[in-house]
Amino acid sequence: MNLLVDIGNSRLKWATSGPGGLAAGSALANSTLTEESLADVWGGIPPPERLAISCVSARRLAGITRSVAGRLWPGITIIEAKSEAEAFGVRNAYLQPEKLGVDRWLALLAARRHYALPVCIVDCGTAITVDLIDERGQHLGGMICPGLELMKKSLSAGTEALVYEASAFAVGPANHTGAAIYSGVLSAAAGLIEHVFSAQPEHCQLLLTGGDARLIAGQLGCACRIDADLVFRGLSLLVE
Ligand SMILES: Nc1ncnc2c1ncn2[C@@H]1O[C@H](COP(=O)(O)OP(=O)(O)O)[C@@H](O)[C@H]1O
Ligand SMILES: CC(C)(COP(=O)(O)O)[C@@H](O)C(=O)NCCC(=O)O
Ligand SMILES: [K+]
Repeated sequence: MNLLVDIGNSRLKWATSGPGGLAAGSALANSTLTEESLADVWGGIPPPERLAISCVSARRLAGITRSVAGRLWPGITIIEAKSEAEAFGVRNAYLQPEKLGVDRWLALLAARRHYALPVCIVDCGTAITVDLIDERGQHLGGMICPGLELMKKSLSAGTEALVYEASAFAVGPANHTGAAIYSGVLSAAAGLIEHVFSAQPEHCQLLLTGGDARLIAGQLGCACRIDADLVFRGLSLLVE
C-alpha cells in the first residue's frame, strides 16, 4: 500500500492506493494542520511502503507531512512530485516547465493515462485552473483564475459594503447581497469553463476535479465528467 498526499492552498487531501484501488481519507484544512493532528489521523492506517507528495502550498506543510510519516513509519520512501518538461507521454507547454503547478502537472499525467485525449482539465480548488492537452499528449497551456471562495473574499476585501458570507446560496439573478455575490462568482466560474471549452475540438472531453467541482459542474451548459481523484491518480504513477 502507498500513501498519496495532495497539499493545495486550502486543504491537505490524502488517499491510500493498493491492489483494490484508491481510498481517499478525509481532507484536513491547512489552517489547523499540525504534526499532532496529522499523526492522529494517520496513526490508525497500516504502514505504507511509499509516500508520494504533491505540494503547491507552503513548504512548511510538506515538512509536517514528511516529518509525521518519518516518525510513524521509520525508513519509509518519500517521493515529492515535481513538474517536468516531459514524463509519462506528456510534454509540458510551460517555457519554464518546473513553474507549472505540480497539481496541474499530475492531473495532466493522469488524464494521459486514464482518459481518451484531447482533454480539458479544470481544477476547481482555491484557484480555478484550466489545462488543455491534445491527442498526442502535448500540453497546450492553461489558465488560472481565483476560485469561488477567493472571488468572494476579494469582493469583501476590496469594497466597503460587501461582506463575506460563507453560507449564501443562489443561482441566477438574486435579491440580496450575499446571494448576488454567490450567484455572480458561480456564473463567473461556469462562464470561464464554457468559454474555454467551446473553443476546443468537438471530441475534446471536459474533466473537472477539486473541492468545488460538483457545485460548478451543476451550472455548466455542457457535458463534463468529475474525477475527484485526478491528482491522486497522477501521484500513483510515481509510486507504481
Ligand atoms: N468540506 C469542505 N471543506 C473545505 N472546503 C470545501 C469543502 N467542500 C468543498 N470545499 C470547497 O473546496 C475548495 C477547496 O478545494 P480543494 O480542491 O481542496 O482546494 P486546494 O487544492 O486548493 O486546497 C474550497 O474553496 C471550498 O469552496
Ligand atoms: C495555480 C495554483 C495556485 C493552484 O493551486 P490550488 O488552487 O490547487 O491550491 C498552483 O497550481 C500553483 O501554485 N501553480 C504555480 C503557478 C502555475 O501553475 O503557473
Ligand atoms: K488542487
